[in-house]
Order: sequence, then structure tokens, then C-alpha cells
Amino acid sequence: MEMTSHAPLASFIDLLMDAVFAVNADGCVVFASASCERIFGYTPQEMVGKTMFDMIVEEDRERTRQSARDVMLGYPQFHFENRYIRKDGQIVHIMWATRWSPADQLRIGVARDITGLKRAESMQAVLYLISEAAYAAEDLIALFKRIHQIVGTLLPADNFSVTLYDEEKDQLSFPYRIDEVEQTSDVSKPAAGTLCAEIIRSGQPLLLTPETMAARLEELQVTAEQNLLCWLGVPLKSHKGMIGVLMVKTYVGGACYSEKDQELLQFVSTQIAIAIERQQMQSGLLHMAQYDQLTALPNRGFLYDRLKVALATARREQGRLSVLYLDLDKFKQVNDTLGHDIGDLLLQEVAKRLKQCMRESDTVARIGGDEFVVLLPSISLPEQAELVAEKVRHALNSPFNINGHYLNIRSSIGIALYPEHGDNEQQLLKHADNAMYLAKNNDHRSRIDS
Ligand SMILES: Nc1nc2c(ncn2[C@@H]2O[C@H](COP(=O)(O)OP(=O)(O)OP(=O)(O)O)[C@@H](O)[C@H]2O)c(=O)[nH]1
Repeated sequence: MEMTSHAPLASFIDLLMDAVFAVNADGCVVFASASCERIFGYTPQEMVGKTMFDMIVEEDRERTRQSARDVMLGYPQFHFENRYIRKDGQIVHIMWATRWSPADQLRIGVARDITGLKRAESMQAVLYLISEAAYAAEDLIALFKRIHQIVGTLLPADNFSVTLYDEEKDQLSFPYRIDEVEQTSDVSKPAAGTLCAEIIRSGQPLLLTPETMAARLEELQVTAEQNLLCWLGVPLKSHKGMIGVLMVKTYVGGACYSEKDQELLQFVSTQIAIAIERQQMQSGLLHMAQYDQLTALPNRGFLYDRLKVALATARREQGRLSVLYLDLDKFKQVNDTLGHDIGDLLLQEVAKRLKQCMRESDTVARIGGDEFVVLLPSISLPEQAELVAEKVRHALNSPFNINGHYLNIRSSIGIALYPEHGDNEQQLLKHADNAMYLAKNNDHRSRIDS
């Protein structure tokens, strides 16, 4: 080879931390300094004769060819960046300073390994994206989807899951799980005896590679899918403690995870945990603002919101809707004779029975002490509202067994219809309330008071 003729100062050049290359017009290496082994994994002897373009990551090739053409036209390149596949398969980011030597008809380039810098940059960007997602996501699932996308820019993440841990109940749940092989619709299956449970127990990340898989699974007494290649899970820890596990895995034919991937995932896991916790808190606050604490039914404010939406739809489609106002009779006596706690339990049971006899699209709300409102957002005939009222009365008719106390409860129901009894929320609720009072003072039947 012509190595010596092109490298009179090779001994000095070999001391440089950057690698020096001489490449002919076709991209074939005619000289490489010693550092090329540290950066690219190939010794200078292995490098000489290779075509640089063959080692470049596919997506960077065309850009690099253009840059090489510019160099040969006499335009030196100072900060040209591209990526190479090292001998061990890892990707290395390079920054080049290159010029053309017309006398030698060679491109002379200095390659600096900027992989660490690039990683730091992309980590910074990823951390920013995660914290941005924490504010932008509408709910937890939207946040998980976004985190999935973001993690996918760091490492292979076709199979990705978030497992949440409820420390109080010592329970795991799977709110987000994307798996190209294992299809399961049950996202709340308890996960005891799984690899995720092991991470929660130990608080440590877990990396299973083809070399360690069998032994680790046996040691942990956990079974895994036959064609699993790699499994990587990291704990999600917040200031409160362990809140879950983030997991990625690959199947045979896919990529392998390394210790570096584990570090990467662990590094972003704190930010992810903070984002999840923030979203959980927000959802919790929203839930508190919209739902009644005792019965978990929508509260008055939330009922108004839903009624407003239903009215808008009914107006647009010239449809009907109905509101049922329900008040328990002599509920005060339950409190007074058996105590407030029994009264509370009775209200919870009433809420349960009301929900059971409604459709998914209906809303049952608790708007005050023993007052409930049912919103039927789409009925075609007024009689349908009476039928529902009858169903409700029937549902509440059989005695309630509250801690061994058999309670017979009667209720009064007033009905309002749109458009007959009002055009807005207030009018309709007022009408149903009045009709309820009339029912209470007369025959306790439901009334459509016109
Ligand atoms: N246990 C319990 N009682 C409540 C709660 N909120 C309100 N109450 C009580 O529910 C009762 C409701 O009052 P009323 O509707 O006048 O009582 P009532 O005996 O059903 O009266 P009528 O409807 O006229 O038959 C009051 O005694 C309140 O103190 C609650 O969250 N839990």
C-alpha cells in the first residue's frame, strides 16, 4: 500500500485523539491514523482499502457525497457532521474538517468523535420534550403515547409499556401497553410475579439480553414469551417513591439493548415520572371538581356542563331530551335514627342502583344531600321519560340492606322535557324540581307537570 508515501508524519499524527484520513476521489481510504481504531473500531490496516461511504449510516450518505463533491471543487468543509456504523455495529457521530489536495488528488480529513456531545444534546432535547408533554397532554393516555414517541427517538421502542404502581394498595396496573406480538385487551391485569413486579420490589433497572435471559428468568422464577430477545425495564421514581415501571422489549430479529440503553432510559425516567405524577394530580383535581366524593357521581357543576352540551345537540338536531329530578323521602329520619354513616352508605347504594338502571349515554348526578338528577340526552317521545322514572322507582323499591338494617326508601320524581318545559338548563331543572315537589306532596308518582 501507499501508506508511507502519504504519511510522512504518521508517528505524530498517530498521537492525535482525532483520526486523520486520506481518501481518494472515489471515497476509498488510502491512509488512516491510529485513532481510527478507537473511533471506528477498525485498525488503520483494516481501514485502508475500504470505501468510506459503505460505513456511513444510509440516511447520511447522499449528504456526505454532496459534501465530498464540494471539497473536491475546492471548498473546504469545517464542521460537516455525519454518522458511521462502527465495526461493533454501534453508531458513531463524526465531525469532519476536510480539504482537497490537488497534488495528491486526495481528500484529507480530520474526524472528531462527537457521539458523547450528540447524546448530551439529544438527551437535553428529550428532557425538554417530556416536560413539554407533561403540560400539553390532555390525559394520562395521551401523555403515555407522547412519551412512547419520544423514547422511540432514543432507542428501539416498538414494544413499550408503562406499568403504574399504587403503593397504598400494593397493586400494579397496565394503563399503556403496545406489543407487536402479545395482544391483550386487559390493561388492568395484576402483574404479581412479573419482571415489572421485580423492578418495583428491587427499585433497580433490569436488562435481559440473549446472554443473560435464561438464567435471570430462572432466578426470578418468571416466564417470558418464547421469541423474546431483549427486555429492559427501569423504575419510575418520584419524590413520593416508586410510581411504576417503564419497559421496552424486542423479539427475535429485532435490535439488542445494551447497558448504554439502560443508562439512557434510566436517565429520562425521572423526568417521565414527574410528568406522570403531574398529569395524575391534574386528573385528580379535575375529578374532584367534577364528581361527588361520596357517591362518585357527577356533581351539580358537571351536570350543568353535560346538560348544556346535550341541549346544544338537541337544538341543532331538533331532538328531545329529558331531566328527572329525584329526591328521597324522609331521608333525614335515616340520619336521625341510624346515624350519618348509615345515611352515607344508603346514598352510595342509591347511586349504585340509579346507575345500574341507566344507559351509558345517560348521566346520573348527585346535586345535593339526597337529591339526584338524571339526564336523558336523547329521547324521542315524552312517555319514554316516564318509563325511565318508573324504572328508577322500581330499582329503589326493594329494601336496602345497610349493615343489617333493612331500609325501605321512597322517592319523588319530577320530569322536565325539552323543548316543552324550557329552553335552557335553569328552566328545565327548575321545572323538574317543581314537578318533584308536586309529586312529593301528592301521590309520590312521577309527574310531568305542564
Ligand atoms: N348521611 C348524609 N346525609 C346528608 C348528606 N347531605 C345531606 N344530608 C342530609 O340529608 C337530609 C336532606 O334533607 P331533606 O331532603 O329535607 O330530608 P328528607 O327527610 O328527605 O325530607 P323530604 O324530602 O321532605 O322527605 C338532611 O338531613 C341533610 O343533613 C350526606 O352527604 N350524608
